Amino acid sequence: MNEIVNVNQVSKAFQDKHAVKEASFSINKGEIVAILGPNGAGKTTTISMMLGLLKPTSGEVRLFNQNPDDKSVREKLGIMLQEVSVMQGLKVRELLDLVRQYYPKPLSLEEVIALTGLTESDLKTRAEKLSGGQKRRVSFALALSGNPELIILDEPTVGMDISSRNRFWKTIQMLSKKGKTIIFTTHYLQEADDVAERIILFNKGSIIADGTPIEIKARLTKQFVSFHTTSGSINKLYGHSVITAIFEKNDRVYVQTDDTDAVLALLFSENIGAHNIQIERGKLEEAFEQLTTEHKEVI
Ligand SMILES: Nc1ncnc2c1ncn2[C@@H]1O[C@H](COP(=O)(O)OP(=O)(O)OP(=O)(O)O)[C@@H](O)[C@H]1O
Repeated sequence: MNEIVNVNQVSKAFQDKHAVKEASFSINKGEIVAILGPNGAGKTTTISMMLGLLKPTSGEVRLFNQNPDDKSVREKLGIMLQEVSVMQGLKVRELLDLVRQYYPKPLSLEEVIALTGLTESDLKTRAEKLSGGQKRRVSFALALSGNPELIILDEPTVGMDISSRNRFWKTIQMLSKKGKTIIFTTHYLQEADDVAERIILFNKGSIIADGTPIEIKARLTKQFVSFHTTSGSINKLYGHSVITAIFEKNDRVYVQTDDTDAVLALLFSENIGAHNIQIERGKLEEAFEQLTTEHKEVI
């Protein structure tokens, strides 16, 4: 079965406030999907409904074509939520052993350690005594303990230092290559841009964009092909409909376009003598700002 998540016309209202409005998407096996949006956009509410922690006011969520509460779904699910609560009094190793017992085919402790970078000294420490960043690592270890097919992470890297963060994302990419499906939220847009194959962007409870980071950036930010030229024959570029502007800056020629492939083809077919060619796209931040503040364009 390829479809792991199906969110169909899901809404959630708290009293008269709509936190999520008719959200629909499906996610296939092996995808890495970032759910993004400003504070209060509805990300955590959507994830809580996906996990069966909140009931939708209307619409339906299916995981592995089952109800999210189903025991067979729980066994395939690894979750890391924003608030890390660890059981008081247990050492990390005891906590991991306890959680691994709940699952039919858990990872070995060695595998969990290798994936998360927990140290021998972490394992001997009482979980409540760990720092915020270490707690998140334990929380990640707990999420992976049952060898889940679907991993859902709500702001997983908050409080992690740079090396923990890098290690975390390497593990995520490796798990995805093994066919695990990963869904995460983050406010660090660069992480989403670097790691996610797909971004679902929420604003005010609605999905306002759903696509690859490149697609989202390409539609909302300016793209340029820039190059050096010694031949001075850039006149040949004027009048092509694929080019929206041409200007020079710091000895480079900048060609603005919606289709960088077509401009590259033109550079060669028109024999411009371009070298040192670069393609420049806007940042995800730019697209995010445009979508969430102006909310003009819906992809
Ligand atoms: N239990 C609740 N009762 C009432 N309103 C709620 C409840 N949970 C969330 N909301 C409201 O629903 C909206 C969406 O909240 P949600 O936590 O899903 O946003 P978010 O995108 O996860 O935000 P953040 O980035 O700040 O975590 C917010 O306006 C929030 O105040």
